[in-house]
Amino acid sequence: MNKMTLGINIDHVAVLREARRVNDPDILQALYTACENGADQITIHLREDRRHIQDSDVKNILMHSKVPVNLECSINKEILDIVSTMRPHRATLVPEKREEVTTEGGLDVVRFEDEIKYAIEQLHDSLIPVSLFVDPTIEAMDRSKELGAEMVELHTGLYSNLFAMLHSNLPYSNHAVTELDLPRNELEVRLEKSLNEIKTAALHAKKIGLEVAAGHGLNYHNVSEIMNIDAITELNIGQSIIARSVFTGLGDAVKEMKKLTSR
Ligand SMILES: CC(=O)[C@@H](O)[C@H](O)COP(=O)(O)O
Ligand SMILES: NCC(=O)COP(=O)(O)O
Repeated sequence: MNKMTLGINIDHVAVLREARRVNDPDILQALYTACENGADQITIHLREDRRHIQDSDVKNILMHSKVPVNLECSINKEILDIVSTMRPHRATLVPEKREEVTTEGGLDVVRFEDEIKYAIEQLHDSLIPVSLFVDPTIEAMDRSKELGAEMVELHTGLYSNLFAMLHSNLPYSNHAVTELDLPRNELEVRLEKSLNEIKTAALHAKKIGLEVAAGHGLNYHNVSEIMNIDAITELNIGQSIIARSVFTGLGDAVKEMKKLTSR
């Protein structure tokens, strides 16, 4: 099996800090703890509305991180200018909607073809390799390659939601995914289909020369099926690790995920 790189997304630490508009919890403490306990990479998302990570966080994290930093950003011109100046180890282009709670769906590589192409060129001019956060479809893999990306990150949000609606108490909570309020046998069929789509897209992406990451909504329960896909060699995981850290501390939460994602 190929080696797996574990990217720890520490945005969610900044969510907590920004909720209170204070300087606590300290994002650099999160960086050091994640690195000391198994992070192979740090992932952060400089959102247009700066709801969690701020420009100064990006600078500080780049300056102090002992592992590569994967900076997620939209294709907005102002953001791309900032990212180009910051020179992260990699930029991952993601779709962004102001009103969304979290990233919904992958980049539309057909509709925004020109904008994405310019964004990739601008980042390449600053010597920044580019990954595209896309839905797991053959078309998205082919278009990403044609547009000049080095890598894709497969959006695992649908897989994660289906898994949670089947195997956790999510359907009984206030945050049940209403469009997935379906009979269990239907959820099972959809979960298998979703996993197969991820497998097929990953294999195809690898075949055409793209590196393949996956992420969004991955947790301690649903990650093992994704680990079985050899073509996927990087995972970016945040929310579930920071959530667990409330009870176990961040160090143990990272260690436990590292154990589940080592190969
Ligand atoms: C693209 C993506 O999946 C991430 O950016 C991640 O989920 C954390 O960011 P948000 O919490 O801002 O969506
Ligand atoms: N790109 C996905 C990511 O960075 C982490 O997503 P999540 O685990 O916070 O849902």
